[in-house]
This record gives sequence, structure tokens and C-alpha cells, in this order.
Amino acid sequence: MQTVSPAFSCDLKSLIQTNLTARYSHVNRKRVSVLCSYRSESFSFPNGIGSSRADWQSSCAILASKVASAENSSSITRGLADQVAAVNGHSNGSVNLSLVPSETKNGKPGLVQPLTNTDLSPAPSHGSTLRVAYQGVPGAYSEAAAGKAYPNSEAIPCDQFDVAFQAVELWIADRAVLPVENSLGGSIHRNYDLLLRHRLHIVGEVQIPVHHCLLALPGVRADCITRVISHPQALAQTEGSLNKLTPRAAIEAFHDTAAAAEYIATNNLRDTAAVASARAAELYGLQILADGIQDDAGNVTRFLMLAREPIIPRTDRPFKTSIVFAAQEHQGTSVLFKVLSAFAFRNISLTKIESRPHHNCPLRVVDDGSVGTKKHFEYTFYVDFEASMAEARAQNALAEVQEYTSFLRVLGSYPMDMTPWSTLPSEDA
Ligand SMILES: O=C(O)C(=O)C[C@]1(C(=O)O)C=C[C@@H](O)C=C1
Repeated sequence: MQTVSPAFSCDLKSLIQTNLTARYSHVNRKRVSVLCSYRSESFSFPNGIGSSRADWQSSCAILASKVASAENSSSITRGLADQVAAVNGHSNGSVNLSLVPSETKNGKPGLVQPLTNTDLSPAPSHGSTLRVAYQGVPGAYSEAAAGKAYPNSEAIPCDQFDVAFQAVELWIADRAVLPVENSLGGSIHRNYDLLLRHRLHIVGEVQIPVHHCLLALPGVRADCITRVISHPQALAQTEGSLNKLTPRAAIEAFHDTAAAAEYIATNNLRDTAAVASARAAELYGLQILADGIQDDAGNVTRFLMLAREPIIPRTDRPFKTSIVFAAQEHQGTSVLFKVLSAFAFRNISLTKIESRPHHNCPLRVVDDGSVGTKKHFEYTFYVDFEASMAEARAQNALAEVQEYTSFLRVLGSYPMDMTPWSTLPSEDA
């Protein structure tokens, strides 16, 4: 029962070796060509791209046509304080995050085209600014997370999570910043699955306070709203408020919060409202009908920072390590107990555990003789724990975990986001 190719599996010795010898240098053209030829030996690509050097080079050529427009439409992200202020509706006017619209319609910004699966073409030359892929369009919370994670980077909008992963793998972007969980809405399962399917490394995390607003076209009253659209997570985070504010409105899912706002503006929809950020209101010319409508004032989304190379784990600051594993067959429920005890006995705290269907083998059928046939669901488990892979206790815990599991992969060992909770918006903020 092997869910990933051997290249994905964790061989502890080589993992530690890789971590110790890996050197991440800022992406430049020279580095691109060196790594391209190295990668061509072991990579296989999504969408049927082969693994030869020529294939690799042509796959590096993905996304080109759209990159030009993405570069135009992407915003240069600012520092943390500005980003969080903008997200939370306290934009001070000095923040210029506005995109260069692809066209202008009635004085309003034209549609920003995020990267799509069909846009895979040549990599751009991009100087030294770090390019950070996120899912959504400008004004999305993910864009703010990208700005917090990498101030002064260039944010590259992508239409799907999968495209953001591919953008990094194909050198269109240098990093991806993607949401994995929210304090109200829970886990974003799609990204857990994609972490396993792709081979990027987690190099950091950022937590963003999410302050939602109800947005509509100027002059529209809340009692005229018959439909509210937004990202499913945002809708889940504002369910209680929406029941009070727009009790008769239909609730509909949209790709992301800012795209919902943009859709209302572009189509001049006077009966529809969006749940999105104050920055989205500003960008797409909408009014804020209600501010701070998240059902809990301390609404926080956790994002992962992803890169092609792992970072070197350290011990001089708090680190977290994320792993994924599957139990060996016939080990029953005791595997989870044994794995958890490997951490507990070493005083390593777990911060998150998530289970997902085992993609290669979601069901195991056991013929129980005369009684009948049992069908077990099979799972892969994702665990985050508070220790660095540079610590002996973490290495020992994983060596033990490896004994109970059919595969084990370290997704990354990275600094924890230690932003004080006091910087999160309070009830009356
Ligand atoms: O739609 C957006 O604005 C996003 O950035 C996506 C997303 C998510 O996927 O959870 C990010 C943060 C919020 O929790 C709501 C939505």
C-alpha cells in the first residue's frame, strides 16, 4: 500500500541530509537552468509532461502568454501592517495595492484574469522580485496573506489552488501561499490533498485575521438583496450574520470572495451582495452594507507558504513540522495510538491532526468468513507538531513513526507564525 512514488516517500537519512545540504538562493536565471537539469532526472509532471530535459524545458515554457497579463494585473504586495489594515477595512489611503486593469469599463476596473489550467506557457524573465502565487483575484484574503508572508513581493493571482501549485513547480512563481484552515470554517481539504499530490515543501505559515464585510453596488439597500455570493469558507464564517442581515436571500458559492465582488460590479447586479474584504469594496467600487460580519471576532485563517526547496530547519526559534503518513495494513486502530505516543513520550505537542481518504486505496475489503464482508475506509493522516527537524527528539519520533507506517513524508519544517493575538481585530475594531 504505497500512495506516493518512492521519490515522495520519507527516507529519514536522506531527508535530514537534504535538509542539511539544501541551500535556497534567490531565484535567478542561472539557478533556474541548474535546477532544471537536476530536476529533469526525477520529476514527472502533471498533465502528462514527460521527464526528459527537453520536456522539462518545454514545461518551463508554460504560462507565458498569461504571465504577461498576470504580471500587469498582479499587485506589488506591501508590508504586514498595511496588508492587515487593508483586509480589515482600515485602509489608510497610503496603501497602493490597486492592480493595473486589463481594460477599463465605464471608468471601473476591467476584469483581472487569474491564471488558469489552460494558460501553461513559457516562464517570464522577472528580475529579482519574489513572485508569490495565490488563489483568487486582487482583494482576496489570500492576496493579503501573500503580502504578509512576503512583503514587497509580486502577487500572482491564480484561478485554482492547483494552478498555484503548478505555477511554483513550473517556475512561473517562486512561492505559493495557500489557506489550509480557518478558526470557524475548519480545514480546507483540497489543499491537504494537493500537498500530497504535488512535491512542494512547506517553508512557513502565516495567520491572517479575516474581517468580512457585506458588499453591494452603491445605493442598494440590504432589504433589496435576494442573493449573497462568496467563497464557501467565507459564507460558513458569516452564516449567523447573514441569517440576520439578509434572511430571505439565497446563498451561493463563488470561487473567492473578491471575485464575487468583482462579478457584482462587472454585471451591475443590484439584487446581489458579496461577502468580501473592505479592500475588495474599494477595488471594485462597491459600498459596505455591513462591516465585521464574521460570526466570531477572532476569525483567523492559517496559510502555508510553499516553495520548490525546503528550508534548513533550525532550533533558535519555534518551529513546526508537518508530516503525512498512511498506516500499514493489518495494524488496525493501534497505529494511530502508536504514532501519537511517539510524540507524546518525547513531549512534542501536536497542533493539528487531519485525516483524508487514502487516494490509492480508499476502501479495504475484508472477507470475514461466514459473517460477511467488512469494508474499511482507508485514510492518510496529516499531523503538525511543535518541533524542528533539527532536533533529535523530532528525528527520533519520526524514526519510530516510520516503523508503523506504509509511507511517511515530511511536508516541511518551518518557523511558526508568532504574530501576537493582540494584533487581531477586536469586537469593536
Ligand atoms: O476567497 C478568498 O478571499 C480567499 O482568499 C480564500 C479563503 C479560503 O479559502 O478560506 C481565504 C480566507 C478566508 O477564510 C476565506 C476564503
